[in-house]
Parts: sequence; C-alpha cells; structure tokens
Amino acid sequence: MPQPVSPVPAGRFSDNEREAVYRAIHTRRDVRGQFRPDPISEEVLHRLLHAAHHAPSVGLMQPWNFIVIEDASAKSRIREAFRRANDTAAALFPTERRALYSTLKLEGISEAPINICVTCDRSRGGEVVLGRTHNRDTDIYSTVCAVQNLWLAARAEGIGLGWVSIFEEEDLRSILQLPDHVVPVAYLCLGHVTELYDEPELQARGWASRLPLDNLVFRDRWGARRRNGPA
Ligand SMILES: Cc1cc2c(cc1C)N(C[C@H](O)[C@H](O)[C@H](O)COP(=O)(O)O)c1[nH]c(=O)[nH]c(=O)c1N2
Repeated sequence: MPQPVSPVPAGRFSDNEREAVYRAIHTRRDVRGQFRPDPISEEVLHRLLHAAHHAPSVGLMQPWNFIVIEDASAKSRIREAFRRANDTAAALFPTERRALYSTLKLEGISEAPINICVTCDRSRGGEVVLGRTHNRDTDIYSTVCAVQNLWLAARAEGIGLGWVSIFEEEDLRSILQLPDHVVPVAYLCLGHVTELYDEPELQARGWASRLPLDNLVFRDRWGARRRNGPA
C-alpha cells in the first residue's frame, strides 16, 4: 500500500478547531447591503484566493481563474448589466411576489471594495481529464468548490461576500473580455462588514425559508431500516 509522501495526522480536530469550522459554515452569509468602503488588505486577499485555490477539482484540473475588479467604471458597467437582467427577472414573478422581489437588494457591486469574477477555463488540462470523461460539467462543479472555499475563508476573516448571478452571460463575457473557452461561473462582491444576518436574509425578508433537514435525508431507502423520506 503506497504511503502518503508526507503524512499529516488524519484524526479529529481539537474541540476549538472543530467549533471554528462549524462556526464558519453556520454563520456564513450572502452579503448585499452591509459593505464598508475600507479596502481589503493584500495579505487577506491573498489568503482568500489561496483558500479558493486549495479546493478539490476534477483530475486536479484547477480550472479556475480569479478576475479581481476594483475599478469604479468597470463596476458601474457590471452594475448596469445587473440592472437590465434584474428587470427581466422581476417581470417573470407573479404580481404579489414581484412586489416583494422589488424590495430585495440583490447585489453590492458598487459598494463592495473588491469584486471577483471566478471563471472556469474549460480547456485546461487538455482533451481528456481524469474523472471528467462522462460528465463534462465537473470542471464547473470544481470551480464552485473554489467559490465555497473562498466564501468560508472570507467568513473567518470577517469579510462579507455576496454572489451575484443576475446577469446575461454575454454581458459579463463582453465587459470582462472572456474568450469562448472561459465561462464566468460566479460574480462575487467582497468587503468588510460590521454585522451579518443571523439567518439567510431572504428568510428574514419572507422570501423563502430553510427546509427541514429531515425532509431531505433518504436513509436506507430500499431496506427495512427506512427512517426518513417519502413512503
Ligand atoms: C449559485 C448562487 C447564486 C446566487 C446566490 C447563491 C448561490 C449559491 N445568492 C445568495 C443566496 O440568495 C443565498 O446564499 C441564500 O439566500 C442563503 O442565504 P445565506 O447565503 O445563508 O446568507 C444570490 N444572492 C443575491 O442577492 N443575488 C444573486 O444573484 C444571488 N445568486
């Protein structure tokens, strides 16, 4: 059996370490309206990108790039693309829902000192990538793993992060000048925040609520020990 080249202990974290990991997971929030204008230091930004870059990826493809946007005029073009897409999105909801939708703040593009577009280079790793042969989208999934690493690291650093997906992809492509083989996966707004919601903001505002976990776990579905899930 081959041994790890430089083994690290694989046991449980200490109580404090474990508590910190779960705290980051449970208190991470999507941030739209609570950004402070003060900059994120280079050291912190580097730690966040380093955390993102340590995400799992199919065949160790590491298909991501991180486009860091600080320029006010670039942000304002992106913000305008959001506004157009958001008008289209709003019109699709039934009247009552639309009224509530129009009260929601769904981005902090201009207020956040840093925006990051996380992209996926679908050509990285060549024609055949280990693990990707039967599901071409595993490169996109890998990129989303990088986003989640970034999000959790940001929480631990006291940096708020908001994911904005209300765009026509073509708008992002043209503003950011992305070549065809590069997909914009996530547009993120980052900055210091003073406070965070203690529950998802969309829940606090009556848009949706967290589903009970028990309804989502199907255990021993085919055996005698079925506990949860549909009959
Ligand atoms: C892929 C994807 C895309 C988006 C989001 C998330 C994800 C995963 N979310 C944030 C989303 O609304 C939020 O995560 C949930 O409401 C849960 O809240 P917390 O993240 O727990 O605060 C989000 N929020 C928002 O205000 N505008 C947006 O365009 C999006 N887009």
